Amino acid sequence: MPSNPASELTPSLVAQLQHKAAAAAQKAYAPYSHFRVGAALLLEDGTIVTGCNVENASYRLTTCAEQTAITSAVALHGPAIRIRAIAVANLNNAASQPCGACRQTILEFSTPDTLIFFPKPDGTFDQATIAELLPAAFLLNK
Ligand SMILES: O=c1ccn([C@H]2C[C@H](O)[C@@H](CO)O2)c(=O)[nH]1
Ligand SMILES: [Zn+2]
Repeated sequence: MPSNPASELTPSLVAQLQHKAAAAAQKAYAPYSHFRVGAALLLEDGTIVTGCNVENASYRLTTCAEQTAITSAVALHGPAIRIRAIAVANLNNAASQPCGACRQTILEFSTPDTLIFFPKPDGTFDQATIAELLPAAFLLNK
């Protein structure tokens, strides 16, 4: 059952997404960087799916929070998911815009106006569309 229609990205829904992203960050596995990140995806049907970063002793095998959230969303809801909005949070009082790899992964399941909310160093949040974060992106015709 959808919790909220896709068209209503209200301030309270954005706040709920940010809260869930911060809660997800509590689950992060980050013994190497100690940088704990959470992401909450709002899908077009109103469903919210979260993820956290999962590090590895072989550092480059680390998975970002945004990517674990998207992997979970596909596993739970199937390949047709579309992301309406994403909130990113960290428990380190730092800025955390999605990295380049995450931007490409987000794009795969986005519409041009998918909105991403991410923390700035001053504790406030910035927002940008995926098209703004990843201009001239790599695409294949499907
Ligand atoms: O977009 C990003 C960038 C980094 N991290 C994580 C990966 C790593 O565990 C830690 C430090 O880079 O932050 C994310 O979760 N998302
Ligand atoms: Zn990333």
